[in-house]
Amino acid sequence: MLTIKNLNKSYSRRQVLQDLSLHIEPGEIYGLLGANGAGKTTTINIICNLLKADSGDVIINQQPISDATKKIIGIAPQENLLYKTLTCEENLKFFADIYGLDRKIRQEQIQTTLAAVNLLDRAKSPVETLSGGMQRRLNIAVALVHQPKLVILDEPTTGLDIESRYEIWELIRQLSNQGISILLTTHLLEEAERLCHRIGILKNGQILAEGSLAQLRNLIPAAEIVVVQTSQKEQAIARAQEYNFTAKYYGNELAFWLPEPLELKEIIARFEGIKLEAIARQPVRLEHIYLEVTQNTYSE
Ligand SMILES: Nc1ncnc2c1ncn2[C@@H]1O[C@H](COP(=O)(O)OP(=O)(O)OP(=O)(O)O)[C@@H](O)[C@H]1O
Repeated sequence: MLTIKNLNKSYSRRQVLQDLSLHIEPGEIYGLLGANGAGKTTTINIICNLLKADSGDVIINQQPISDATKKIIGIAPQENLLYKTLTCEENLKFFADIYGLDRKIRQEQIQTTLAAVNLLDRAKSPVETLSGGMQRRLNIAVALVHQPKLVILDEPTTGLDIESRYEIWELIRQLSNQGISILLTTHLLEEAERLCHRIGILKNGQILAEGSLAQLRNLIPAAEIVVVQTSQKEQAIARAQEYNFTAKYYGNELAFWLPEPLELKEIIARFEGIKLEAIARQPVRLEHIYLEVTQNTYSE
């Protein structure tokens, strides 16, 4: 559905995208992760033909990007793109007209879209009377009203409570099941973990790692991670080395990568003689992989 090949972009002399390539299949949810300034918005703007790349190709539905391809893309930007005094229906009508939706199908499509985002009963409500979660869903509806094949969701759940997040995650899964491709940016690694079929980790305009969660997990030689609280950190690290555990600091937390899974009692036995205040086992999470790929955490 979307193929990006060797995209380069500079502002003045600063290169913000460097040979960026990625591919998204129909129905695939692709998570583009990266710190502030990594180049996500620049990439999105180029896909939407709002910004020109210096070099490289963007192919959408087998066509190079152009004004025509804009119609098969829907974008829900970080900031809601809504008119607060207009109703849900009026907002969608406004955007349906911008996309040139045929008047004969417009009303039906607006109703279908409102139903998809679970806002049919609020069709006549002004946006300013909706909760934050509802406004966010309407913002996504704006991206869907013209039945795009590729939907770009820029941090769709930032600032929302957990229940609103669940609703949006379910909506995203439904879109994927309908064959719509999703390009999702998020700083919530749990969101990417739960939703994305594949993830690309972007830093300084380059994809440093890409794959499914299972594939990304292979980048870390750890079967599981054990976080310990101890006042005897140096001794714990020295002991861990004897067992081939890799020591890592996540913020102030001392953790060890275990090359093989161990029973809790076996782990405790390895640290015998060292006072452990707490010990917690964790699976390898996207946050561990992300940190490893984007920065060098402390390693013993
Ligand atoms: N119009 C511009 N002129 C100059 N530099 C720009 C311009 N737009 C973006 N940049 C720079 O390009 C880099 C990439 O920015 P971009 O907005 O694509 O990052 P991002 O990954 O979307 O960040 P965020 O998570 O904060 O949205 C940043 O260093 C930014 O300062």
